[in-house]
Amino acid sequence: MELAGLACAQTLATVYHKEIYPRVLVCCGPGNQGGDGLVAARHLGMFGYRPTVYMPKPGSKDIYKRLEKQCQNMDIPILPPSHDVAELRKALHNSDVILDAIFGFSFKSPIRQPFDDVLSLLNESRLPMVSVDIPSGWDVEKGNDLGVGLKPDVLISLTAPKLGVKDFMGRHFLGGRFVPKYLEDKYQLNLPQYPGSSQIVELASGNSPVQRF
Ligand SMILES: NC(=O)C1=CN([C@@H]2O[C@H](COP(=O)(O)OP(=O)(O)OC[C@H]3O[C@@H](n4cnc5c(N)ncnc54)[C@H](O)[C@@H]3O)[C@@H](O)[C@H]2O)[C@@H](O)CC1
Repeated sequence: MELAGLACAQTLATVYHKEIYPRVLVCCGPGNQGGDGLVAARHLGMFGYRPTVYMPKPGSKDIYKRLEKQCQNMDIPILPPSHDVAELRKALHNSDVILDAIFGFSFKSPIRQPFDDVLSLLNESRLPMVSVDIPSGWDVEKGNDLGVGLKPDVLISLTAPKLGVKDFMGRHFLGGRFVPKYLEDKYQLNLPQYPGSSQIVELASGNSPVQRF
């Protein structure tokens, strides 16, 4: 979770510079991906951004509470959990870019409240958006087949791109530089080389789906 969150923060910082996009709305879901978001918020704060965490339905596991506490220790604002999206509306007016860490590969449609309203508002905001692993509301294998999912500009896949994002046309990065060689070989992941000591590698620069690496 720590390295995944760092990769997410690094991706956002690579594309959206803090001088122009200082206010990041980090939207976190109730699962592990929400945990990645909380970690990313902390690293974005370290990088000099002004993150705000929006977590409409916090996860129940103890680890999320600890990650939340680490954000509070850095004075990162966390909006109160609520099914009412009024807070989100206000927050969007005061944000420059969105980090979507709501749902990852465990999302199964149909989408439940309040997340249906949340995804609609995020799309309507037309703010630049970076999604983690798979855009929220997309099926891990079938993609945005129902059309309810987010439409991000940038995607940071974790470990390896999922089948559902094969036609994603925006800028596409890979993160999760923690897979041992024996696992890469066992599952024939055929991962690309990460440059230097970076946590991320760019797979596609936009307007074309990811090439097989
Ligand atoms: N190798 C791994 O397993 C790693 C996974 N990571 C992250 O973890 C993600 C997967 O985490 P999880 O399996 O915890 O699941 P997710 O974070 O994808 O989401 C699961 C949560 O979403 C809720 N949910 C699912 N469908 C819903 C719907 N239709 N309406 C409303 N709520 C819904 C579930 O009740 C559950 O609380 C990955 O996509 C990735 O971002 C990273 O932390 C790094 C390592």
